[in-house]
Amino acid sequence: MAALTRTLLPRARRAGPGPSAGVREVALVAVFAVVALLPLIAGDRFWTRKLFVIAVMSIVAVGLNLVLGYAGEYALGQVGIFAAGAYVTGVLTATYHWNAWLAMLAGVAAAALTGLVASVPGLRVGGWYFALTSLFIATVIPQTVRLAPGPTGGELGLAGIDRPQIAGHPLSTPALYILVLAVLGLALLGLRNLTRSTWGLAFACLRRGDVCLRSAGMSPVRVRLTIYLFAAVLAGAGGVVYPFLDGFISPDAFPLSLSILIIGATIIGGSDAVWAPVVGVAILQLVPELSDRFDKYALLIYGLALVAGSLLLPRGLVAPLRRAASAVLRPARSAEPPAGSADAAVARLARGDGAILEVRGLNKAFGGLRAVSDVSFTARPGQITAVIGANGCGKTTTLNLVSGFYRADAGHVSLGGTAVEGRAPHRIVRDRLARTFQTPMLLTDRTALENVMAGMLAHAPVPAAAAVLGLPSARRTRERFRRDAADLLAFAGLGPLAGQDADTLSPGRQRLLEVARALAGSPSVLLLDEPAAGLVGAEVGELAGLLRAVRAAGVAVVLVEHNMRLVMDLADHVVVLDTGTVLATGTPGEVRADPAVARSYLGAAATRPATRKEDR
Ligand SMILES: Nc1ncnc2c1ncn2[C@@H]1O[C@H](COP(=O)(O)OP(=O)(O)OP(=O)(O)O)[C@@H](O)[C@H]1O
Repeated sequence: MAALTRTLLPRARRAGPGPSAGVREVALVAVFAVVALLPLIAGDRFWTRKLFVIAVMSIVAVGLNLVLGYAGEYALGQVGIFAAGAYVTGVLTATYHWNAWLAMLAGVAAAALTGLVASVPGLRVGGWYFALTSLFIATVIPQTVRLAPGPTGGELGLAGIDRPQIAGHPLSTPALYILVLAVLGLALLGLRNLTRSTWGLAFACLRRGDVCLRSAGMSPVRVRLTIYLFAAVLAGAGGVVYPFLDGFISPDAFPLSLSILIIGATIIGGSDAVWAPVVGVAILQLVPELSDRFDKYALLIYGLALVAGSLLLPRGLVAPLRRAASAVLRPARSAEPPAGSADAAVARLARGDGAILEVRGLNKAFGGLRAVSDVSFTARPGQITAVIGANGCGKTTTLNLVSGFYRADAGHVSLGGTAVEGRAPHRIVRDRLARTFQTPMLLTDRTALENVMAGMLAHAPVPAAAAVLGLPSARRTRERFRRDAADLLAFAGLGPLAGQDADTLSPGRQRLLEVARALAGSPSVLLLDEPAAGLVGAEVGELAGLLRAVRAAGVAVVLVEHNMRLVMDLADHVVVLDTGTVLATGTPGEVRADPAVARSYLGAAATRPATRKEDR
């Protein structure tokens, strides 16, 4: 029983197990179950059919919630995939007389395939371009059935879809309804496990953008294909049971208004919980009961609901409902982040392979502009190599070339003697080269602890299937991430802020957090792009302390920075760039004394004691 409870019961959204949160989830499941079973208990045929349809549409919508709500991907073709599952099952059962259970399996497989084909544009284009191409899938399946009837029955529809049997008896409508409820329950449980596993962090990174995901060491293609596949399987699972309700399907069952309903339900429910779209579907399915003439105005009403929902409730209906519930009831208890040990973090960093970063003859032009020209330098373990120069001299471009975000026109980059130029950025992260960005690449609505955990994704891949099933290996990985992240936060001086959302931290703390996130994969080489930008007073000192500790742990640090006091204070070696070329290299003292450097960049400021004004 305890094991079953552990599997079925939740944790607070971002925390470990909390009894109070667990009790709440059981209460929620109980409410859903009672409402869902009421028509069966009352023997009401109308409401059993109505809730059957709501449950089927909910299965489709919770899949869309994964791609749209959790990962921010506009894969809107769910209804097309749903139709593919329904038609394959219907045709195999009615036209080719397959066993209905086998036909259902084939229907899910066909839906998964349709989903993967439909997702191809999403691997190349994003945003609204993908929204339009994927919405096309929703219309193309029913339209194809109309134009090429063949075994599908065409415009007139396909009848005689016999229900699956158990012990020679076809499933009754109540039994079919219970089957759909079971599928919905399993879908919600699987998605809950998936989004609470380390995959949930990958989805949050994807939502933030490809650069964020890549710098966490994850392949955007892999993450996208995973979510598209899950969403398609769910759309298919809804589709394969749907034709058995009436034993009949026609293209009219999959109108554009159904796509709008599913998208609207997902937006109205919100992505605050995996079950949120069920609420959205229930609302949009029950509204028509208010009027006989609803069908005439369905598209208009769903469209208005969609616009109103996104304007008035940008996070959906469930988020404020949960807040209200927390205000009335006692807020759900969430587990405290584990106490971290800075020493443990240092020990892990010090176990690095001590690889040397060698950059040789890098070149990069943008059209006629030579941004980087023949740049070479070496960054050694346990040293800070500063790259300085005036605005626009090619510092960030150099970091982008080294970390794989830009492809060099010429030149070589090697890590510990292995050439890495030409590799994708997420692969270079796995080669233990991490970086930060001028604008921190944080998951703003996630805690500091979760942000650091996201930096570990590259080095402990959990199979998505293990995450969905909530296998102990997936849970153990997440727990290890939590402990290691807590250690790194303690190392960065952010331990007490572990449970705070990243966007509530001061800019200085956000910079420290970004360094901690970059260290999460225990890199040999750490590239920092203006980590002191926007920091004031003591914050610069805290950053300097952290960078000294990182150096002492044996990491090779490349520091792009305008704060000359910080650079001269910290750097072991300085590379000065001027209009894309290396102007000078040497120790801080040597470059400071170089007249060419003084003329081109440091100017008089570098030859006098630093003033407060330099601490920009
Ligand atoms: N993707 C791009 N497309 C076109 N031009 C670019 C691109 N990235 C950088 N550049 C140009 O390359 C030059 C070098 O830019 P880069 O950002 O590397 O300079 P920087 O030294 O990092 O400047 P800053 O100190 O202001 O960050 C600039 O002229 C910039 O406009």
